[in-house]
Amino acid sequence: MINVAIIGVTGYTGLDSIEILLRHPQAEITYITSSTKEVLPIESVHPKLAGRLKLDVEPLDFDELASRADVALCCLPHKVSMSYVPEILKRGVKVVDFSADYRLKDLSIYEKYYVPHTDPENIKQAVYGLPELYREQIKTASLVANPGCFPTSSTLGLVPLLRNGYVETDTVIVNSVSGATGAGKKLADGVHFPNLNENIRPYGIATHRHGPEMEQIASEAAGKEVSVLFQPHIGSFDRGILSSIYCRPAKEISAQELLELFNGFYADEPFVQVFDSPVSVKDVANTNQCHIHPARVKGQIVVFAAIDNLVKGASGQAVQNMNIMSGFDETLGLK
Ligand SMILES: NC(=O)C1=CN([C@@H]2O[C@H](COP(=O)(O)OP(=O)(O)OC[C@H]3O[C@@H](n4cnc5c(N)ncnc54)[C@H](OP(=O)(O)O)[C@@H]3O)[C@@H](O)[C@H]2O)C=CC1
Ligand SMILES: CC(=O)N[C@@H](CCC(=O)OP(=O)(O)O)C(=O)O
Repeated sequence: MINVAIIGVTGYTGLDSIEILLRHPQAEITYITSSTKEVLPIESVHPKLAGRLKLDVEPLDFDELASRADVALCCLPHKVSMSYVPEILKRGVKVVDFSADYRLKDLSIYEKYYVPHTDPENIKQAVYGLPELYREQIKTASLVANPGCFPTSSTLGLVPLLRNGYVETDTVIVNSVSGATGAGKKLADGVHFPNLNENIRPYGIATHRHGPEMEQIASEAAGKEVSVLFQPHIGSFDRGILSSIYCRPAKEISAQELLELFNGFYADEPFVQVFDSPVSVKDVANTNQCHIHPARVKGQIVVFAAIDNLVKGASGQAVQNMNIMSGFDETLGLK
């Protein structure tokens, strides 16, 4: 049995983390906090939890956290997390961090897309939390950097191809659509109901910070530099990401062989399913699954990957990582 703290519990990923942990047979939520300066009953923040979780949201006290928790799920925004994580690690508590603060190994890339980093030392020990690729390293990690939601879907769709040299690495195109919860609970311009309802629009054109994150993982998988052209869109639905990935083949592979490649690669993975038919966000909503459909189209390779941005893209993947770090069956709480 482990005790778990959730920091940033008043947001979307905080709520989904609670939902998952309430079903977890080996984990108990013992400490929940946000930027609050006063004690808040959890049902005043998330009415959905009334009668289901007997715990108040408390002002953060690092010593109190360390006295009550073995692992912290840190659901804080980018740029904020790096001032909390070192304080938690220092007190011997393991961390799964949801932000981008420990994902990028190249500090200059982090600082180009975010801000100057205040905790570069801990980047060195952080393990990128995509279990399908880094399971062995996650087992012994004290700090896991949970991947971005767009990079989770696109990387799972690309890696079987990159590992086996099937695609040209000079330009891989990732075209993704996300639901509105991807933007967090703060009201951003394009997420205002009349702007988004029955609408879809591209954003972050040529500037989105997930492009370099995808390039880091794709390049590690390929063993050489991979250039990713990433274009996100936001659409009129609550949760889910669909990524369509376009690649030029580097060697011949039939549609049947492509399917066999993906089926073989993910045969033992509990959270990746391969389909010979289109995948969709509704089929993965509220699950930790990634559904993938690889296809040959006009001589090119096109891979479609669907996840729930809040589950496999955030809280579910974090619990999967927490399970691996704790020596548990990694599916606990997630099936
Ligand atoms: N939403 C998604 O689909 C995904 C999100 N992520 C990442 O997960 C993290 C959380 O995202 P999400 O839940 O959507 O975000 P939300 O905006 O919904 O919630 C943010 C949380 O952080 C707390 N917080 C904000 N600023 C501070 C601060 N200065 N000090 C202490 N607490 C603070 C908020 O508390 P308060 O209510 O007190 O302000 C709230 O609990 C982010 O890093 C995000 O990038 C990753 C993958 C997918
Ligand atoms: C729809 C939407 O706005 N999505 C967010 C990405 C989700 C997220 O929280 O970013 P990380 O995965 O890096 O943590 C965005 O594009 O900024």
